[in-house]
Amino acid sequence: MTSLESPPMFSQLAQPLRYAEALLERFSRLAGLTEGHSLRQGLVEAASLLTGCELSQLYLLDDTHTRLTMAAEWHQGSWQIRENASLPSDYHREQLLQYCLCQNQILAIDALDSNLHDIAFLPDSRRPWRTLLCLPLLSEAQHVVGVLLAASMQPLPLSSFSDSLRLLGNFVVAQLDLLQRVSTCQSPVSEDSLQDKACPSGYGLIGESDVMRSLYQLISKVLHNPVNVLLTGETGTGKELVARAIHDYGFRRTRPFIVQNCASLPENLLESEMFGYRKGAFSGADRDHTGLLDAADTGTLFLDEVGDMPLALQAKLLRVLQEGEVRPLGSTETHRVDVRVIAATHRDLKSLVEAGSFREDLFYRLSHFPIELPPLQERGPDILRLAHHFSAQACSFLQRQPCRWSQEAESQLLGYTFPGNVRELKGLVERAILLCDGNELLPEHFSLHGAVDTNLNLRERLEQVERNLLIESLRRNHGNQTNAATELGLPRRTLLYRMQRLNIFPADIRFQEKADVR
Ligand SMILES: Nc1ncnc2c1ncn2[C@@H]1O[C@H](COP(=O)(O)OP(=O)(O)OP(=O)(O)O)[C@@H](O)[C@H]1O
Repeated sequence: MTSLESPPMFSQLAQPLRYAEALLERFSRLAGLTEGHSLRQGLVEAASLLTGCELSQLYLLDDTHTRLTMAAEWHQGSWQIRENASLPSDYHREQLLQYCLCQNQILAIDALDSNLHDIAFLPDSRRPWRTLLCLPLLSEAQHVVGVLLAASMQPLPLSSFSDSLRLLGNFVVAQLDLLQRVSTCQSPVSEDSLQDKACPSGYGLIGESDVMRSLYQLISKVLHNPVNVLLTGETGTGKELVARAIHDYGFRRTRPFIVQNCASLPENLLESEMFGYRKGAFSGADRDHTGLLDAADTGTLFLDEVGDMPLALQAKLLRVLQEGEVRPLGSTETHRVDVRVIAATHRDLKSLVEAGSFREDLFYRLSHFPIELPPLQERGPDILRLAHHFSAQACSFLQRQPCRWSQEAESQLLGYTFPGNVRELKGLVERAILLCDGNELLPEHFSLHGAVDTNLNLRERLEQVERNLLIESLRRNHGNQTNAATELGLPRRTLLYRMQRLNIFPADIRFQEKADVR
C-alpha cells in the first residue's frame, strides 16, 4: 500500500486524512444545496463541526458594500436566529471583523482577552471565549465580500484550519453568487432578458420606438455625407450622443472629434479657444495657441448650445463654413481647414433669428440637415429599455450583481414625465442603484415627484397632474414665471396662486441640468 502524504494545507492537523475526508464530504454536501439560506447555514455548521468550535458565524457585505450582515450563526450545536445582526458600514465597534475585512487578513487569536480584544459582539457563553479565527472570504473577482468566524472556549489550534476553511467559505460565496445570478435570470421581470433590453439598438443608442427608428434613418443619411448637421431637442435627449454617433460611424471616425460648448465661455475666451491666437495677440498671449477648428481639421467639431454663441463670433464661424478659412487672433493670415460642423441647441433657433440674436445666414448654413431628437416621453417602452441599460451599467460599474426591477418601480417610471429626459432618467436610476441594498429595485428607491400615486383619490390625482404640468413648464422656461404663464395660457397672477396652492417651491423647479462629465 502506498501511503498518501498529507498536503501542506493539512500538515499541522492531528488527523489530516480524517479531516480531509470530512472536508470533502462537506464540499459535496454544500455543492448539492440550491437555496441561499441552506448554503449559509451549511457553511457555519461545517466550520463549527470541522474545527470543533462551539461557535461559527458568517458575515456578508451587502451589494452596496456599506453594510455587513450576519448571514448565519451556529452556536452550541444548532443554528441561531439573531435580530439586528446588521452592522454599520465602518463596523467600527467590531474591530476584529473590521481588520479582517478591510485588510483582507486572516486573524487567528490563541488567547482571547476581553480587556485587549473587543469581543462584545460574540454571544454570551458559559465560559469565556478563548480562541478565535476570522477568515476574509473572497468573490471570484478577488474582492473581500464577507468574513467566516469560528470561536471556541477551548485552546484549539484554529490557525491550522484557516486555508481549508477559507476554501470552503469561498466556495459557498461562489455558489451564493451563482444562485443569485440564476434567480435574476428566472425572475419574471427579466423574462425578455435584461441583456436584450439593454442592447444598443442603433449607432450605440438605446431605443427601438418608431421615433428612434426614424432618428436612425436620418443618422444613416449623413454618415458618409459631410453636410453640416443641426441637432435640436430638449435638454438631455441625447444630442451630444448623436453627434458622436455620426462621427464614430461615419467616414471621419479615425479623425478627431472635438467638443465645444458655446455657452460655457465668455465671448473673447470662446473666440481664442475656437480660432486660436498668435503670440502677442493680447496681453498674456506669450506663445502661439492652436484653436479647436485646427484641432478638428479633417474631423468633426461639435458645437453644443450654438444658440448661445455671441453675434460677432457667429460671423467668424460663418466664414469658416462658407470658405473653410480660419484666421487666428493676432494673425493677418488665414489658412484652410476641413472640418465637419455638427451644431446642437435646445433653443428655438428660428425665434432667435426673429429676435435678432442669431444670424439668419448662419442658421441656414448650419441647418442643411436638421435632426430633431424626440423627448423621452414620446419614446414609450424605450423608457424601460433605457432604465434597464442604465441599471445594468451602474451595477457593472459598482461590480455588483444586476438588480431586478419590480413591476411597481417600472410602472412608476412609465407614469413620470421626465423634464430632464434621458439624462434625468439616467441620474434617477444610478441613484436608485445606490439606495438599493438588496437586489430588487422598488418604488421607494426612486423619488419621482411626478409619478402618479394610485392611493390618491381623483381630486388629489388631478392636483398631482396639474402640479407636474406647472413644474414642467416652469423648468422649460428656466423658472421664468411670466413665460411659463404665457405658455400655459394663464395670467401670471393665476400661476402664482396655483403654485402656492400646490406647494411648488423654487427647489422643485431646479433639477440637475448637466449631470454628465464632459
Ligand atoms: N438613446 C440613448 N441611449 C443611451 N444613452 C442615452 C441616450 N440618449 C441620451 N443618453 C444619455 O443621456 C445623457 C444625456 O445625453 P446628451 O448629453 O447627449 O444630451 P443632450 O441632448 O446633448 O443634452 P444638453 O442639451 O443638455 O446638452 C448622456 O449620459 C447620454 O449618454
